[in-house]
Amino acid sequence: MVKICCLGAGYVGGPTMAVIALKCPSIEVAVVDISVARIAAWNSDQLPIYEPGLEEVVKKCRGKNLFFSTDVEKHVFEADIVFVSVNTPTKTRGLGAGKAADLTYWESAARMIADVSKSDKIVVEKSTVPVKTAEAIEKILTHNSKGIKYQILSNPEFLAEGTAIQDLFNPDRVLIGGRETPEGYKAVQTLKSVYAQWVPEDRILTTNLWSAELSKLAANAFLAQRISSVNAMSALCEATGADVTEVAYAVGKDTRIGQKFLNASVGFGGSCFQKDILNLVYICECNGLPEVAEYWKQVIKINDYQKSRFVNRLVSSMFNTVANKKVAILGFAFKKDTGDTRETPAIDVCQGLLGDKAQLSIYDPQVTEDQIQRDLSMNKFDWDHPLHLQPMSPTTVKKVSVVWDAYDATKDAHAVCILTEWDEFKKLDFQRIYDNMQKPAFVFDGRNVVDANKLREIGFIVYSIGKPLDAWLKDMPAVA
Ligand SMILES: NC(=O)C1=CN([C@@H]2O[C@H](COP(=O)(O)OP(=O)(O)OC[C@H]3O[C@@H](n4cnc5c(N)ncnc54)[C@H](O)[C@@H]3O)[C@@H](O)[C@H]2O)C=CC1
Ligand SMILES: O=C(O)[C@H]1O[C@H](OP(=O)(O)OP(=O)(O)OC[C@H]2O[C@@H](n3ccc(=O)[nH]c3=O)[C@H](O)[C@@H]2O)[C@H](O)[C@@H](O)[C@@H]1O
Repeated sequence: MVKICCLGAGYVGGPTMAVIALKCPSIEVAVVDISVARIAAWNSDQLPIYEPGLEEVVKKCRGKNLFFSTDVEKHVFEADIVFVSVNTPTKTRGLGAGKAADLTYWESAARMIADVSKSDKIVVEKSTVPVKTAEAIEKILTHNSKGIKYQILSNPEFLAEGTAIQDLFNPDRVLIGGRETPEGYKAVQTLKSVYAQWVPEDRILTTNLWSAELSKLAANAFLAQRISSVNAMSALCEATGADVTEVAYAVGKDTRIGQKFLNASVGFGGSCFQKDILNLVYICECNGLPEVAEYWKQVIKINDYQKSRFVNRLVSSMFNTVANKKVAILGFAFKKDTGDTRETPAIDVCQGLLGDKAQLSIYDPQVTEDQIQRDLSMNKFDWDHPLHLQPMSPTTVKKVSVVWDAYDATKDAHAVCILTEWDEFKKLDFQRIYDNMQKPAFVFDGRNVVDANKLREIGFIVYSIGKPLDAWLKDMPAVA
């Protein structure tokens, strides 16, 4: 029986390995992690991450050919294929701080693999890493090899949170990069045969190592660039009376451009877009390509602009101050159908409003109070380290309450901010909300999920990203 071990039981390692176990009953899959709490959760009824369809898959395989364990060394020792899906956060100190990927977790994983291995292994990069990381890993492994042969493959993951299971069941493509040597080709074929058990062969792409590593950074950069493009247009729409939804639809009807990923928003979030673009920028700078670096930097700058533009719009339309006003925040996760808050635009918006002394009441169906308090008190980039290595006792942010109901959050509020596009927000009884709010009552829709005209009929003053402005908002400056 082929044995797979995956280092890192996170948003990628957990779902990816669960699907491999489900689709390949003849393979034994062990997912291991240094976080005892995370592994305990994977072995319980309360999985550590919320992802539609995940629980069903885990329940079908757990204890049969899918195991979650903290016995990292035992499972690496036994494995034929070792996936590495550990954190690759942005460096916060030293050379490349604020841009370069921090490969501490990766390097320690590689050294541990070299220490415990007694048989040949295929080591698969599942984490998103800088181009040429495979070469560094190869060096660590071969310098400590004790005669054991390793083949390094790059197999970046393209799943999106909230749709991870569906993306894994039916991926647009699986990408495998390897060394262009007979041993390299053989390793690529071995991994290909795993995916081929459910993915059509024409969707399994094989390339050299550096193309695979760079394609992952490039794909995320292109996706984020689309959002920054439409968000940049949203500012111009507000200034001119155009409607960004209509513009995006008309633009996307061109089959060369396509309709997907053109929703204007308060800004993109998530653990990867910003981190991976910063990493790409750093690689460009290191390779003497400052113009290319500058080009990609703009994607992040527009994203930051969009978030501060939103806060400014809110504050300026509420008589230029939100001091001691209650603002209800509906949605804190970085997108719907996940409880993940890493790099969520809600953090920047909340911090902006707190900076203006607002009183926040936050509701998200999947995010706990503890998580929100941590997020609002953590330093930039600290969130992307393993849970048990993050600051343990965050100072509770005063002026923030976290509630378990949208109606509770909005009661007596001056304004409602929608920051995540949860489906349930579309079905709220806005008449009831309006009746219980201070007047004038404002709605700032950062995801364009509510029917603005209906809300206006109720009496709300409504701001929707990139849509023609209410007379109330027209004269208010919204510059960043
Ligand atoms: N979250 C996402 O949707 C996607 C993430 N990625 C990439 O995948 C990688 C992992 O991301 P996530 O799963 O989101 O992170 P995560 O933080 O959810 O999971 C990483 C896990 O690795 C564990 N870990 C760290 N060092 C370890 C070691 N030496 N041995 C064993 N376990 C160790 C941590 O405790 C943590 O549980 C990152 O490089 C990320 O850029 C790629 C595609 C999608
Ligand atoms: O490398 C990764 O981590 C992953 O990053 C993204 O996946 P994810 O961040 O989970 O979610 P997305 O659906 O891409 O959304 C990212 C952010 O962009 C925002 N977004 C998305 C689409 C859109 O049209 N407008 C928009 O503002 C979302 O609300 C969210 O905040 C990519 O879509 C995945 O392919 C990739 O594997």
